[in-house]
Parts: sequence; structure tokens; C-alpha cells
Amino acid sequence: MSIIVNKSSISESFKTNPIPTTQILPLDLHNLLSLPDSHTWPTSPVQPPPPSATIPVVDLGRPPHAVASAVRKASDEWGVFQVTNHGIPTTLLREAEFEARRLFALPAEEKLAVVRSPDGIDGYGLARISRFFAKQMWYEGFTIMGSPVRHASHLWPNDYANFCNVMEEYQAQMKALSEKLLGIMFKSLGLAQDDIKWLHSKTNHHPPQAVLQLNSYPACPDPAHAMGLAPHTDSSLITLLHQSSNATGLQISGDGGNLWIPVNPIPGALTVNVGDLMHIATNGRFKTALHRAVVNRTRHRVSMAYFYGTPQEVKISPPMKLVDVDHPLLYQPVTWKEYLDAKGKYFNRALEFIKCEALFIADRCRQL
Ligand SMILES: C=C1C[C@]23C[C@@]1(O)CC[C@H]2[C@@]12CCC[C@@](C)(C(=O)O1)[C@H]2[C@@H]3C(=O)O
Ligand SMILES: O=C(O)CCC(=O)C(=O)O
Ligand SMILES: [Fe+2]
Repeated sequence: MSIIVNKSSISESFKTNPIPTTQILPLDLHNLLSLPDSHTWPTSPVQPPPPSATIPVVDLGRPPHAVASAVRKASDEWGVFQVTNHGIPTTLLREAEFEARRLFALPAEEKLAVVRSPDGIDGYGLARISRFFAKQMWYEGFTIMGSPVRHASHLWPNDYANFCNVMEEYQAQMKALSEKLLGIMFKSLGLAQDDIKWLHSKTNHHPPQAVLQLNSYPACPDPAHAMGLAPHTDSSLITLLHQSSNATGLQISGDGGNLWIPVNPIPGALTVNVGDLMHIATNGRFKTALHRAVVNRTRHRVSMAYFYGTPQEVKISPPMKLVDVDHPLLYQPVTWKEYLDAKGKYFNRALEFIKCEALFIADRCRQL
């Protein structure tokens, strides 16, 4: 069963001023028999998605020109697609999910021992976007950047090697696939390697940054009134998502949050989200996908999101080939860090705040 939260309900639960106060720790959601008030969201009647609306699936085994045009169409129209024949061994996907489940199955107090520090990146905790909402999400997460050994050795002092090996191999494979997909995406817009020099770690002093986020949505006693992960866009260039095939949960909205379309898990496939940085880098050609995760009554759903970004010092701006009189420059150049800071302040309105001034003023005038 899925829930639909309409726009007005979302804005009721949305805090314009993020909570700056003390850190809120995740509640132990496993085995709760009813929804606490802190996790109860307002709902509205479910609107079934139109039957014609299905998220595109791209078979990477097809001839290169066919792959490029399918990827371009999907990125342009949806900002999301699933890929099959991507070359990541199914055994690795299974092992990584197994290790993620092993982590989330630990007793709450053990997970809380590796909680993410308020200004830190890695570790266990609530979704970073939680502070923008009055209600809490039915969610716990674990963030990995590079080697997870510091936290894993704390969780399993005598038995952390497998978790670390699997997560490191998973990140290496996701990095290679992200680079391949980005190459296809840029080439599909008629760009050559030279137009996107900043993307290539070899020509940069700093390698591209990436984060692996393990997401856990325990079975929920009242899914119609709960929210797994509230509507958001990813701030990466692209995100590669593996979702467990035992439950649906990921949903995409093409209309700002009124209608939600499920991304039904295809065993072994990966979901590719176009992120905000890619939207900026393509001068708006590719769409960033608004998405959310809903929960269900009987299944513990797990997903693994690999956020691929840019090297530390790189200011993202589109190549000049994508800027002309019909396509004026949309956004000011930003680094990933600067963009994440804007996202931390303005959340889903961050793109608006980095819009080029003239466009920003024109937009505002149109709204008056
Ligand atoms: C690199 C990152 C992207 C992310 C923030 C983070 O530092 C690590 C977690 C990511 C995540 C996952 C859940 C949704 C999201 C919006 C959030 O709150 O944390 C994304 C962030 C993002 O894409 O902005
Ligand atoms: O669990 C999912 O399907 C969505 C996860 C997600 O959107 C994220 O990690 O940013
Ligand atoms: Fe996301």
C-alpha cells in the first residue's frame, strides 16, 4: 500500500527554518506496534498514477547509439531511469545488501555508538533532510565515504573485514559505472571529452567525491500515515540506487509532488537519478528528479544510494556549447560543497537561490 501526501500537507509538515538545536537521535523503529505521534504524517487520498506513466528502462547492452538516445530522452523527460546489463555482478549487489541488512539488524544501542556527529558526514543517523520537517521519517541510514573501517571495527570488533571489503568493492564498481554513464550522458548532448575536462580525475588534482548511503525502512505498523524519505532531489551529478527487490518504495513525481509514480524494482537493475549538479552542468537540459520513499506494513526495505559528485575544487558550470541566446546561463558556478551548503539552508529551493541574478529577478517579476 502506498501513501500520497499532497502539497499542502507537505508544507504543513515542512519547516521553513531548519531545527538548529541539539541532535535528534533515531528512535528504534524495529518492532514498534503503533506509529508514535512524532512519526505520524498528514495524508490525502491516494491518486493512482496514470497507467501510461512508467519509468524508462535502458538496456546498456544495446548498441551505443541506441543507449545514448534512450539515456538522453529519459534524462530530459524524467530525470530518472533504470539500467539493466550494467555489468555490476548480481552477487556483489546481493552481498552488499546482505551486509547493509546485517548492520541495520544490530541492536539500537550498538548502532547509536557509531552515530554521525552533527557536522560529520559518515555514520549512523536520521536523514539529513529531517530537520526541515516537523514529523520524523520512518527511516534510519548509514553514510559511508571511502573506507567504513572506523565505524565497522567499532560495530564488529572481530568481524568487520567482510563489511569493509564488500562496501569498498561496491563503491569501486559504482564509481566505474557512474563514470561510464556520465560519459554517455554528456556525449548524448553532443559534448566531447574536452568540454567536460573537470569530470576526469586524471586531469584534476582532486578525484571526484562520492558518498554511499545505506537506507533502511523497517516494516511499519501504519504505512498510510508514515513517510520513508520525504520528497527531495539529490544534489549529486548522478545517484545510482540499488533497491531491495522484496518491496516497492521509491516514487518519482514529474509535477512537483501531486502525482507519484512508483519505480518498481527490477531484480538486478539499478536506478539512475539525475542530480541537481547534473541539471546545473547541462544548463537545465537534464531534469533533476523529485522523489521520495514510502514504507510498507510487512517488509523491511533496504536501499543503497551511491552519490557521485565532482572533485572538491571544481566549480560546476555548463560547457559553452550548451549556452546560447535560446539557452541563457541558468545558474551561477558552484562547487559541490557550496551547493550542499545551499541545500542545507534552502533544501528543495536551493537551485532557485543559485539562479543567475537576471533570471531570478525575471522569475520574481513574473510571479508578481
Ligand atoms: C553527499 C550527500 C548527498 C546527501 C547528503 C550527503 O552528504 C550524504 C547523504 C545524501 C542524502 C541521502 C538522503 C537524501 C538527501 C537529500 C539527504 O538528506 O542525505 C541526500 C543528500 C543530497 O543529495 O543532498
Ligand atoms: O530508498 C529509496 O528508494 C530512495 C533513497 C533516496 O532517495 C536517497 O538515498 O537519496
Ligand atoms: Fe534521493
